[in-house]
Amino acid sequence: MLNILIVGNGQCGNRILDAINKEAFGGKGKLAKFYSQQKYKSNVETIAINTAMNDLKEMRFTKAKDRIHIPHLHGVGANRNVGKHVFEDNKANIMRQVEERGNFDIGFVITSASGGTGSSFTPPLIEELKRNYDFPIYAIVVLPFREEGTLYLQNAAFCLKDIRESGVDGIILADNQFLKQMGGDVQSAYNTINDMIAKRILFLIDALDSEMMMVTDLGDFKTVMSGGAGVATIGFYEADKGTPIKSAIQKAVSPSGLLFSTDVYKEGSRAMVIIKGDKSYLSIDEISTEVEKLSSSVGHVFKGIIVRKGETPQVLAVLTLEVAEELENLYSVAVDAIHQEREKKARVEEQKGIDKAFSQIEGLEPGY
Ligand SMILES: Nc1nc2c(ncn2[C@@H]2O[C@H](COP(=O)(O)OP(=O)(O)OP(=O)(O)O)[C@@H](O)[C@H]2O)c(=O)[nH]1
Repeated sequence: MLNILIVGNGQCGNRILDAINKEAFGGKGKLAKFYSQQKYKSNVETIAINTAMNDLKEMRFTKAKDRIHIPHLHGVGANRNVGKHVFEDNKANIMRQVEERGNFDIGFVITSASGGTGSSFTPPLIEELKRNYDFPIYAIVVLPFREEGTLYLQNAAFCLKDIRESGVDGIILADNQFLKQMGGDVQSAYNTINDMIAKRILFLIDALDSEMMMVTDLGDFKTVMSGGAGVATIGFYEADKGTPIKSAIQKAVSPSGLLFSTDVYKEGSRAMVIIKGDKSYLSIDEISTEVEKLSSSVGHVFKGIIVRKGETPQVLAVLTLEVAEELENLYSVAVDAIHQEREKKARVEEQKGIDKAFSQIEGLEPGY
């Protein structure tokens, strides 16, 4: 049995963590957490961290003892410098909460790259965890919608760089902009995206802790994640009875299955493909042919098969990337955003326009 730590930082991290807990409790109603057993086979500890009390209160499936409030106004207002200071001041408390939960075999830290709290807490938290423990830690990072503004874009660029330098064992990307294709208003898009991420993480946890017909384990996952340029994404597809298993594998690594925009055949570096379902759907020949096709362009592909009586087939693909064109695009937009912010600041400094307006009445009194 694996001991797994999942931390959700900031609003986005909290919500995805809550979606994971919802899924783990079988998606039952609000009070399910008090009555039902988690579906995890593993020992999973979840911790939600936030400076905004309201975000923590909003969580419906995460126990109160697992929600840590770090008092600082109502958030850090997308300011990563403030966030870093707040983390530093509260580091001992946060690390104590992790320590109290015991030993772990693997950890995940979930955050948006672009807000204030999650994006500034995550890099030093991972750094601290790596300093104190020797289990691998993976960051699950949500990229912003590109139209969310200059501050979010520059945060995303610096946050990802900081996470990469934190000693993290790998970064799993999910991109709001890419997943926007799911449609709907922002709130329902968030819910859909969060559920997609939750489903993939739970599948992964289940797979790492399962008896498999063909084995992939934590060691293989570590090897996959250490490949490429340190960034990865996850694909998933749930097939119906009539779908041939090879099409299910193809769909899992296609844009409709992935969390981040990439052509895995061009950009992939290593992969792990896990197929779960009733034996009657799992043609080993078909699976092997499709996996070989993938490995001929990706390099090494680990495959795992989990037989689950009566279940329709599901496919999970973890893919590390050698290059990521979409990430390069994000950084070039972010660089523009950084320049725009800098120029704006310089203009304000230079003109002191508003101050000039006020200075005109200096020394004067109102006359009535
Ligand atoms: N996928 C997804 N993205 C979200 C969600 N909530 C917020 N975001 C994204 O997260 C980014 C903003 O970060 P938040 O997580 O809200 O910020 P925070 O870490 O709480 O930081 P502050 O509020 O600035 O203290 C934006 O890019 C949002 O689009 C969510 O529930 N799901």
